[in-house]
Order: sequence, then structure tokens, then C-alpha cells
Amino acid sequence: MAPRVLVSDKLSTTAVQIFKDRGVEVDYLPDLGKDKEKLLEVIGQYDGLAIRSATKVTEKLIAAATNLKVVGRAGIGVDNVDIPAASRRGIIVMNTPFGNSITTAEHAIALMFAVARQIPEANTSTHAGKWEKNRFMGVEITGKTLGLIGCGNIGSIVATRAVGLKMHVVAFDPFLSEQRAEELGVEKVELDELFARADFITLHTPLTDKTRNIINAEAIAKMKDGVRIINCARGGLVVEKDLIAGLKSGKVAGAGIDVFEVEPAEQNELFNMENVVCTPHLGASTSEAQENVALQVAEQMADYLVKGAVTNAINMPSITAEEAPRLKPFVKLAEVLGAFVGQVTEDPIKEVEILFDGSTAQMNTKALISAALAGLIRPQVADVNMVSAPIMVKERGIIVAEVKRDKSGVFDGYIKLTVKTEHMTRSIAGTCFSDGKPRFIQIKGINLDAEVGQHMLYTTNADAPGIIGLLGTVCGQNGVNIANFQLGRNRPGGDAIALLYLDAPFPEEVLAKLRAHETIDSAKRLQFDVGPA
Ligand SMILES: NC(=O)c1ccc[n+]([C@@H]2O[C@H](COP(=O)([O-])OP(=O)(O)OC[C@H]3O[C@@H](n4cnc5c(N)ncnc54)[C@H](O)[C@@H]3O)[C@@H](O)[C@H]2O)c1
Ligand SMILES: O=C(O)[C@H](O)COP(=O)(O)O
Repeated sequence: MAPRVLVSDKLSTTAVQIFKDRGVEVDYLPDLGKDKEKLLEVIGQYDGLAIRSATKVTEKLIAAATNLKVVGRAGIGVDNVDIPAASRRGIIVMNTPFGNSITTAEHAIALMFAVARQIPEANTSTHAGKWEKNRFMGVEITGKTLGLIGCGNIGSIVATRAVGLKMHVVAFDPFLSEQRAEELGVEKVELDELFARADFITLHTPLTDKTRNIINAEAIAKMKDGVRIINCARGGLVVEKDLIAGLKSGKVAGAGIDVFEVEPAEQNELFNMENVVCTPHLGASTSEAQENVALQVAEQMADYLVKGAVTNAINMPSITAEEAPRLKPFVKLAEVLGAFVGQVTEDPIKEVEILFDGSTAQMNTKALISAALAGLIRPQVADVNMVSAPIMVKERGIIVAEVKRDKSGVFDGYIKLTVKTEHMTRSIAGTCFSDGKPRFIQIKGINLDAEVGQHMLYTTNADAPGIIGLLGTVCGQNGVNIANFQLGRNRPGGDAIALLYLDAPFPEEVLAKLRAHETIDSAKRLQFDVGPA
């Protein structure tokens, strides 16, 4: 059945066409995002939800979205999506991080000019036939210092444009390297220095716990008299009442505000103030940017729903459409390795090490780790997937380490998973042959070559005569056919294991009888999601 996507905000209809062309059914209901109740009613029917900033993807909506696999944000900010809730439910959240950056940077520059020259007020006055030539005295931008808070995609475009306008740019961004600052022609400074030196301040950070209220009364007090502030990033970065106080006192000479604490902002004291230029969250609103983000989000969502490719996901490693088919068998391998350990380990797991040997070390190991972790915790959390597994493993305080090394044995490449609990360390290694099927090649340091089946029986036992007969007889007596039987041992008479691939589940009630046998140390029935034989 074709996947179904709901577009619940106003997107360019290019997106609709792309979904259709890629075999995805699409409902374009651009006003539905604002109707919370109706959205809750219908969301259960959809595999994908394409949004801008009007649709709020809350925990409640996610709980009702029983089929949802992907939320696609046609734009940058995902603060309208409850990402932890989506991740816990295994829903990928993706955005289009570059499609509207130029447009938004241009809007910030436009607001800076509008504020510097009071263009909106001069326009209104002129339209009214007042010709108030003496009322509007602006300031030049040339030679002024621009303080940039946040120098990522949009901030760095603003920086280069401002340098072109002959401004001196100082930037505060904890993740900006000296080298990148030099390339952009900006001076990297601390925040207080930026406040002290900037004639114009423009914000380009996401809204996080660290950036919320970054422009408050205390910050404004540190600024130059007559500073002008531009916010095209997110409402919540600027404390509006403190900005209003600064404007009233004359400390702040003007402000250009595109984003507000409460949106839609229909009433706001800022609206009545002179030298405040406001736009209704228009940063991304150009035909070029909207085409870019609609096209990108539809391609990304369709690629995921149809081919399993992951691009620009906030909560999952990327998998390109080209690598998806090659990676798929190894994703399955990583998952069954995790599933083996998850099923045989009863103590709480404290540490996990995932070793990638040879060719597997060159693959997308982030995706493979997510798959291994999903397999590992699925025995405790049934509906975990590659998106939710890393967050759940972290919540459980399990430490995850990745090791990569060059080819070290007869296999082109293999993956080895080792877990530590309070009392023991357990490991399993596996590889994929050219048939694309996963194989276990080592358990507890004992080599073997075992195909992985949906139903399996795993025993640790004495390396003694009669084991094959015992297990064969017990299976036979209970009507369970053995498809494949693998034995391994570390040395003659030492530790031994048996792994049986069965056509049906081994009866739970017979396990105790098996475990009671003097040659059997432990017996576990296992299940793997590899489909029936
Ligand atoms: N007005 C609009 O319509 C519109 C359009 C697009 C984007 N945006 C918003 O613009 C903002 C920037 O987008 P972007 O694409 O440049 O994001 P980005 O992730 O590329 O850049 C953000 C930068 O902020 C920096 N940063 C993070 N925490 C910081 C802190 N505490 N102090 C200083 N810098 C910090 C990061 O290191 C990064 O370099 C986002 O909030 C986005 O939602 C608004
Ligand atoms: O984060 C973004 O991309 C912007 O805030 C644009 O939001 P919009 O798509 O609702 O215009």
C-alpha cells in the first residue's frame, strides 16, 4: 500500500506533485495545522506529516499518530515539534536546513536598513501626503559594527553581506572556530564584548535553554546607547518587555522584529512604537525559498517512506538513497546481533562496545549502532526502532562505545557486539555473505557459522558426547523441525555452545526439562525478525 502524507501547513504545491511522482499519496490541507482537534482526529491515517511553523506537533498529537513514521519541516526551526516525544515513538523528524537561509539573511539585512532609515514610517507619512523631510534622520551602516549572535548558516550569510556593506562584524558563537571566523571576515568575541561594541545586533541562534532571553534588561544595559536590535531568528530570544523598556528610555534606538514571544502576534505593545519595524514571521517568505524547502522536504520524506533513505533528520543518522540498499543487510545484521545479546542477557546492561572490522568500518556506522541498540533493547521495549533506541539507551544510563579497525581476519568485514553487566561480559560477532543474509560467526569467543532464523534455540553446554542426540531428540519429541544445527567449543572438553535454527518456536515448557539435563548449562529460545524461512 502506498504511504500517505498529510501536508498541514501552507507549502508550495511543488511538494504535492513530488509526493505523487514518487508514489506517495498526499492530502494537501494547508489550514488543518491550525485546527488542533481536527488534526488529532485524522493524524492516525498518515505515515508522514509535512509542516511549516503553524502546526504544533505536540506529545498529544504524536500519541494519536499511530502510523506516523516521519515529520518533515519545510524550513529550519523545529521548535514546534516535540522531538523527544517523536524520538521515543520512533518517528523521524527532518528539516531542510539550507533552503531558506539566504532569504532569511536578506530579511535581516532588509530590517537593518529599514530600522536605520525608518523606511516604513517614512513610507506611511509620505503616502499620507505629509512630506516630513525633517522628521526622518537616519544613520549610515557603512563603518558601523554589527554584532552577530549565532554564526551558523544564516548568521554567516548575514556576515558576508554585512562585510560587503563595509560594516565591521563581531560574532559571538561558541561553536565558531577562529579559522571559520577569519574566512568570513568576522572577529570572534565574547558576548559582553559584542554588547559593548555593536551598533547593530542581529540574532541567528536556535531557541534553546541557553539562548532563551539572551537579550534581556541586563544584556541591554551592557549595550551601547542607541543600539539597534534585529531578531529574525526566534521569539523568546528577546525579552519583549525589556526591549520595550529599552526603546522607551532611548537606550535602544530601534528594532526590527520578525519573530515574537507569542505567534501569531496579533496584539503586542511593540506594534505601537516608533522605530520598531515588525513583520509577521516573514523571514523565509520568498517564492525562491518556499520552492526550495517544499521541494526538499517532499523529496526527503518520499525517499524515506519509499526507499528508507534518511536525510537531514534531527533524531537519526543520515542514510543516503545510494547507500540504503548496500547498508540494509548490515542494518539487519547489527539488529540481530543486538537482539541476540538482548535476549540472552538478564542483568541490566551497563556498557556496550560495537566493533566494526574491515569493510564494515567504512560504512555508516552511526546507523549500524542505532540498529544494534534497537535490537538490544527490543526484548524490554517492544516498539523501539533506530530512531528511539539511542535515546532510550541513554535514558537507561548505558554507555555506548564504538571501535573501528582494519580487516583483521578471514572476513572482509564483521561487526562484534560486546556488553558488560555488573557480573559478566558477553560478546557476539557476525557478518553478511553475498546472499545478504546475516550470519553469527562468533559467540563468547567460540567460532561458528550460523545462519540466523526466525526461531532459534541456544544452549551453553558441556563438550561431551550425546549433545546432538539430546537436542535432536527433544526437538523431535516436540514436533519441532531443525533447519540448521551449529556447534562450537573453545577447546576439546571445554566450553561449548549449540545454536539450532528451528522451523517453529521451541516450546517454552520444555526448556526447564532441557536445562535440568546434566550436560546443559543454559538453554534459551530466541526469536529474530528475519522473516519466515
Ligand atoms: N524568521 C524566519 O522565518 C526564520 C527562517 C529560517 C530560520 N530561522 C531561525 O534562524 C535561526 C538560525 O538558523 P540557522 O539555519 O542559521 O541555524 P544554524 O544551526 O545553522 O546556526 C545556529 C548557530 O547558533 C549557534 N549557537 C547555538 N547556541 C548558541 C549560543 N548560546 N550563543 C551563540 N550562538 C549559539 C550555533 O553554534 C550555530 O552556529 C534559527 O532559530 C531558525 O529557526 C528563522
Ligand atoms: O525556521 C524556519 O524555517 C522559519 O522560521 C520559517 O518558518 P515558516 O516556514 O513558518 O515561515
